Amino acid sequence: MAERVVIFDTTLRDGEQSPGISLDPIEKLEIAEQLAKLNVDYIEAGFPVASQGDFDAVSEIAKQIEGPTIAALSRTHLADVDRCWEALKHAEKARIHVFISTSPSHLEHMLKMTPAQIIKETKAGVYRAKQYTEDVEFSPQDATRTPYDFMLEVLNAAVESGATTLNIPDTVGYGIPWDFGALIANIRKEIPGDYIISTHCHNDLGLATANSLAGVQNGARQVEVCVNGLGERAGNAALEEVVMALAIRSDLFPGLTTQIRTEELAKTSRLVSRLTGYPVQYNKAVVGRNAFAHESGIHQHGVLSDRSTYEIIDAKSVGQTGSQIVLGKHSGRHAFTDTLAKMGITLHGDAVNASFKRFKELADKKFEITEADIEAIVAQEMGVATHETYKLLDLTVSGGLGVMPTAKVVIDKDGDTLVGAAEGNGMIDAAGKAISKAIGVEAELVGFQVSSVTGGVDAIGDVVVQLESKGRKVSGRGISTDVVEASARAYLDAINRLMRISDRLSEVGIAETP
Ligand SMILES: CC(=O)SCCNC(=O)CCNC(=O)[C@H](O)C(C)(C)COP(=O)(O)OP(=O)(O)OC[C@H]1O[C@@H](n2cnc3c(N)ncnc32)[C@H](O)[C@@H]1OP(=O)(O)O
Ligand SMILES: CC(C)C(=O)C(=O)O
Ligand SMILES: [Mg+2]
Repeated sequence: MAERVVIFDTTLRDGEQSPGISLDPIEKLEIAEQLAKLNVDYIEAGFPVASQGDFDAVSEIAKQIEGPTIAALSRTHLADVDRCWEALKHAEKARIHVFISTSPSHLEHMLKMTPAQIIKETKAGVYRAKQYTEDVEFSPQDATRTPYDFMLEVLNAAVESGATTLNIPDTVGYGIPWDFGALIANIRKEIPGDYIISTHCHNDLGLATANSLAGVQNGARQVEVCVNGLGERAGNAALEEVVMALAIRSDLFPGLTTQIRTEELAKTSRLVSRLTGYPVQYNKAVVGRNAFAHESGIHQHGVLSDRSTYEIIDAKSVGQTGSQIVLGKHSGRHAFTDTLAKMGITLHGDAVNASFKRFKELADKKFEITEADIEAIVAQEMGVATHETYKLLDLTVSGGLGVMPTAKVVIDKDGDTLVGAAEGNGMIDAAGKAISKAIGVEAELVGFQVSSVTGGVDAIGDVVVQLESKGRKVSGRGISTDVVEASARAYLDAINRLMRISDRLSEVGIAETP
């Protein structure tokens, strides 16, 4: 039968110690309800002696949450332990978590206690807790900087006084996986008794998850973790990372399992982020918005064929929506045409290449290309690619306060290059006049409308113009992140239409009105 790795969630205690986070009892209760849905084994709900609000939060959670055991933190002071129990006493299952520092630095600079006093405090605090509940956890704070023999002495004292879980905190994130793993294995070997070993790893060197896993590999059967890796300074081991590493690399943890409902991970992460005000970094493992997003063409090609080429976790198994193909400057034709197909657009022949070319040009200027952008590009290219007489090769404009706006355009007509330059009443007007000059068409701008296709500072501008020439009105559309360029494209699009109409009229033998 599989052996359980107990998930002890301390988001509401150590996680809340992150600078700037202060959850009220209602918010803590909401997170605790979600942690119960996630099916954690323990919820460390707070530090009751810290404030009346934290006492109330622990007390409410103890009264209302069913499923997980409710734990709370206490110094070794007997008054702290009593207060801790007062908050926990209504819980279906309750644990008191007693801690005291053991490292020379903490003894000398903070507690100003001798090692003998630490042993005495440990015994007193754990013993007092044991009077209230069978389930007592003890932590020697700053364990990884504590002399080994002294730590064993303190841990022995804790077990003899009734501790059933020995938590080994890497309080300042000093541990390195193989070293921390060896520490856990040695404690297991040296301390007799009926207890389980736990890890509590901080992330000061970015090793909290790795150290927790090394602990499990060496005999720890509880891991203390926080949702989104919250916690003091650089945070604690992230719940979602440890749980998924144990699941995905079960080959390295044979016979071990957690009871976490992983499909609840993303939702839990979002709730914690919303209530704490701490954003989840985009590239956060498992729950980040980019955890299953692919932007580069080679990866997109792979994932579109089979997601296992670039994903080790099924996004749905952690409550994320699925693999995402994000179009951008690194994307290739596979992803581009796949996106078009999903949008119900089928392009043939030159239109594919022309659209892809425009897409790449845009992607060079824009961070991310959305479906709305694609729609705009394709709408233009479907017309232009098949019927374009004149193509815009280059556009230069200048203007400013007190400066006459000018524009110069270079246009291709069936391999010939046409150039035109003009002044205008604004840069858009100058660009239109330069196009008219280059082509030799007399057309008056009678309508102009600009709108934004997409949002953000790099939004695409969608320009529609109406031109009148020889009594005929035609409209044209242009799209670009630059509104002057979009206007020039719209102007040229309208002129191309004029040409098509005129060609069609002469094809059918109808003379144009002068
Ligand atoms: C690594 C960790 O995460 S440990 C948990 C850290 N979390 C917190 O500190 C959050 C909640 N804390 C608080 O609200 C406050 O610090 C309180 C209520 C606990 C104590 O407040 P104060 O009485 O004003 O003391 P203060 O915080 O300034 O100093 C800590 C005191 O606790 C003592 N102390 C610290 N740890 C322990 C311990 N495990 N057992 C016994 N005493 C301890 C210190 O020696 C110091 O005592 P002193 O006041 O006699 O000098
Ligand atoms: C209270 C203890 C377990 C702690 O948070 C730490 O040492 O980091
Ligand atoms: Mg901690």
